[in-house]
Amino acid sequence: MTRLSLDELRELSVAILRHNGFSEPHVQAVTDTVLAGERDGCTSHGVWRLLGCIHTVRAGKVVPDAVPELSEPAPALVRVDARGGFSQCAFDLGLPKLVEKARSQGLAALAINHCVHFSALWVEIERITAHGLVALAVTPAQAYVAPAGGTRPLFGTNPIAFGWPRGAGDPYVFDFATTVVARGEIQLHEREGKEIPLGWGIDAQGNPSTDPGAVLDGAMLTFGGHKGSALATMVELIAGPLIGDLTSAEASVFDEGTKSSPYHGELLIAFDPARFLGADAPRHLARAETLFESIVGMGARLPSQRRFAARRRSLAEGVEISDSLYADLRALLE
Ligand SMILES: NC(=O)C1=CN([C@@H]2O[C@H](COP(=O)(O)OP(=O)(O)OC[C@H]3O[C@@H](n4cnc5c(N)ncnc54)[C@H](OP(=O)(O)O)[C@@H]3O)[C@@H](O)[C@H]2O)C=CC1
Ligand SMILES: O=C(O)C1=NCCCC1
Repeated sequence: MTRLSLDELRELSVAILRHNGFSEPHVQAVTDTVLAGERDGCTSHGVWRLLGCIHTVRAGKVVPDAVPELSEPAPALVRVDARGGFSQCAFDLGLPKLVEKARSQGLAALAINHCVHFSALWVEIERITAHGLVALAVTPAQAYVAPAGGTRPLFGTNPIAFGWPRGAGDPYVFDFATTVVARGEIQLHEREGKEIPLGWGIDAQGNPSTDPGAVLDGAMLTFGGHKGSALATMVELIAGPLIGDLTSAEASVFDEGTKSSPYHGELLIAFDPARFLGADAPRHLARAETLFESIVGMGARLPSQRRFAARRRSLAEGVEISDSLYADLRALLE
């Protein structure tokens, strides 16, 4: 294993992205998200993803210097056209306007269109909750997942992320794929030559498999059977046709078999508790705290607690990445 401080890892990511033709705003925005993933022990969306970023630019499936464009189609709607670039820069552009509109309207939505998306959604959710707003985010991917009862891939891994601000404390955040695990987790198992548990997916013949490569070439499975399948469908609809963007199946057609990061849209919604509640806000937000305390009080944990603990450790001690990943990342500088 190779131990690196977060500053050293940032330097490496910045060098890789600059060397491969990304403009400075993309270099910084992409680095922020992959570094956050690694820092928080969310390795499926950590620095390993830089390999996919560079593969995607070399395949001609992302515009490395795209300049996103913002418009305001309605009082509570912000749209950012990423113009074929990575989603992170588009989010950076849209966030201030989303916050402003949520504050003035009570709730507001940010539609990001025509972006290449590979990041964990909690990174964006936390940037919204930091403004005291409640947040929701969804995005499709490519056709990797069979609907419940089906055997062929149709849906993306379609994550749903939610955040609730808690004053000066860590926000309440959950963020999960609508599959049993994120695809990145299966890809990491494949990289490390490890089997996956039964239940994560099926091979191309529709049989349950523990071979990560066979499942990646076959179909992943939704969590909770028909329930995850319906949630995945909702994500396809509200972050696809509703915002005038691609479904996961359409994103796969766009990919042309290059196995690049997916190109599609994303939908984020922000709610302002102060607008919903007015002077009663402190009383009702205190009731939310009672709910969180009740969960923790019976020995359960809140989602993101593991992640926040990992963050505190990494900030103090840095992170460890495998020697083979370190070598593969350094090779991107050649
Ligand atoms: N851009 C894209 O297209 C996609 C991105 N992703 C990203 O992949 C990441 C990982 O997804 P996935 O593999 O489904 O996530 P996980 O199953 O690892 O975690 C899901 C959530 O559940 C929480 N959690 C886990 N165990 C417990 C527990 N025992 N009690 C309470 N909460 C718990 C986690 O918190 P904690 O982290 O603290 O453990 C996390 O918030 C997400 O960040 C997602 O955004 C996924 C699919 C597609
Ligand atoms: O891990 C996943 O699932 C995905 N992550 C980013 C891109 C598409 C799917």
